[in-house]
Amino acid sequence: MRKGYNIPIWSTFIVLLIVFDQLTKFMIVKSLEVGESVKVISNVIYITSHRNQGAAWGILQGKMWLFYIVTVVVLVILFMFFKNEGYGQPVMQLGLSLLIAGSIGNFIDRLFRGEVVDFIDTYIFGYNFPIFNVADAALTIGVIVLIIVILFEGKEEKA
Ligand SMILES: CCC[C@@H]1OC(=O)[C@@H](C)C[C@H](C)CCCCC(=O)CCC[C@@H](CC)/C=C/C=C(\COC)CC[C@@H](O)[C@@H](O)C[C@H](O)CNC1=O
Repeated sequence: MRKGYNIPIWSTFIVLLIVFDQLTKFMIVKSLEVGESVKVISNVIYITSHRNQGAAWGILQGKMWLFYIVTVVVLVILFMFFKNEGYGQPVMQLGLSLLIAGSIGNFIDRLFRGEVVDFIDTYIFGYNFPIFNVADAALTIGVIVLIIVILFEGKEEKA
């Protein structure tokens, strides 16, 4: 298990994560009007049907071609990184797989809907964090995992 790329494991993980992301978005589109909100935990988490034609925090609204290009470039970089740096590094493979799945999840929305479906509406310490989706969560967790791997690797080299 330690050695190699575990391609079957990570391919399955990525496909399942994308399916889960698309399934949740499909359910939101089918069951809630845009703007409609359902309380999960009062003042903490709501399911609010939202659409975003931009990137995080709604930046660059409508710039779909830019997002297509950036996403393809990001995916090429991620696959190259997986091949060149991922060998025998399961935690790095996890981080990269999360980023790949998240990127593809939002890419599918942008391609077929012209916008991204968001629904996870949270209040963190009273601040209404931008409404996001499963793909965004995967991207954010993937970034955190890679930062930890890079920091940890840096420590190992110094030791
Ligand atoms: C998560 C990256 C955003 C995601 O990038 C993607 O698709 C990638 C694959 C392609 C983009 C075209 C390019 C990324 C630009 C980088 C960026 O934007 C900096 C982000 C930092 C990040 C820390 C890692 C913050 C996090 C924020 C949010 C996520 O909270 C969990 C709020 C999400 C809500 O604004 C929601 O409306 C967003 C909507 O779903 C569309 N999503 C995207 O554009």
